[in-house]
Amino acid sequence: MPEKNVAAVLRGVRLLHQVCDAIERFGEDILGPAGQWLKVAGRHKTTVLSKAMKACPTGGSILEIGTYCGYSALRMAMTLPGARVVSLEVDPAHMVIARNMVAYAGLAHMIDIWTGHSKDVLPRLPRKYGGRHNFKLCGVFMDQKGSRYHEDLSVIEQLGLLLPGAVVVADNVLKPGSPLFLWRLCKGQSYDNHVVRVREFAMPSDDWMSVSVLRAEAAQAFAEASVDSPVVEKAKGISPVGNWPVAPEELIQLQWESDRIRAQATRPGSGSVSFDEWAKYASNMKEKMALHGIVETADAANLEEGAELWSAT
Ligand SMILES: C[S@@+](CC[C@H](N)C(=O)[O-])C[C@H]1O[C@@H](n2cnc3c(N)ncnc32)[C@H](O)[C@@H]1O
Repeated sequence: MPEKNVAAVLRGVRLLHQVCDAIERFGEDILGPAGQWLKVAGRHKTTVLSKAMKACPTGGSILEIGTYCGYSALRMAMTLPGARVVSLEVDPAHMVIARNMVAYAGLAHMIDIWTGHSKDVLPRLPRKYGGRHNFKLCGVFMDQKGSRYHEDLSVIEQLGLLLPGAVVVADNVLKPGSPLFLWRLCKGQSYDNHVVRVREFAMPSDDWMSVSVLRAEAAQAFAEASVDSPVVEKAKGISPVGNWPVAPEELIQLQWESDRIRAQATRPGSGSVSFDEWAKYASNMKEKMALHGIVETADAANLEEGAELWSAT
């Protein structure tokens, strides 16, 4: 490669890192001290996300639900440079910011950002890539509203998009939380699951990220039962492609509480949930989920020392 091209590539890589660093510093140095939270999967969460994405099987795309400003889409594209990142964002203002951020960072050729609600866009997505037989996913990052995770995952499963060994990562499953999604994963038979304790980005509170690896026999069952028009899971605990015990009433109540605090935190004016309240909320969620056998299985703090995600206990 001619020297001037090498220099251009290096400038591009530096710019990409600078964009991600600038977003993290804005969250930590500007918003954090003002008691506000930048809801990106930064620092320790990036470590978990990158480790998980490196375990994805080869040959598929990565699907993200919840683009926001494009930060995690950039991080995933940096981790798996050969994979296309397809990201969905319901808020058109966020979508415009993310597309500009991605273009500025020089990765518009690797990251597609679609706008719309996941329940509307997901079933139509395969058609944009040549049909569901041509659109296979090696990884999924769920970072929309936690109480939607189980329904969106069910749609992805019914479309038969997941490759065997596909890695499904979900953020914020402790705070605000996603109790029914965790119940579905932990009590079903389709995935090997890891619940990773992780420091929230730019906030003195714990959170959990879940990392689930699709078992080969489940991938085959999903592919054989796949349909073009998925149905919404009718009853909790019954899906067209799998089953698990009906969720206990207390977890349904917790899911309701997670929606309530999320709505409170995202109300215009913000700052309505203090960092202290978030920390208390997280520890209460942890206690209640433990009563139903949902507990952390790994600690992201150990990942910093080079441990494998699966053994970071
Ligand atoms: C936590 S932020 C995502 C942060 C981003 N993944 C990152 O780490 O840089 C959540 C985003 O999901 C979007 N969102 C929420 N529900 C959604 C849905 N059902 N479909 C698509 N986007 C959704 C919100 O508008 C918001 O921008």
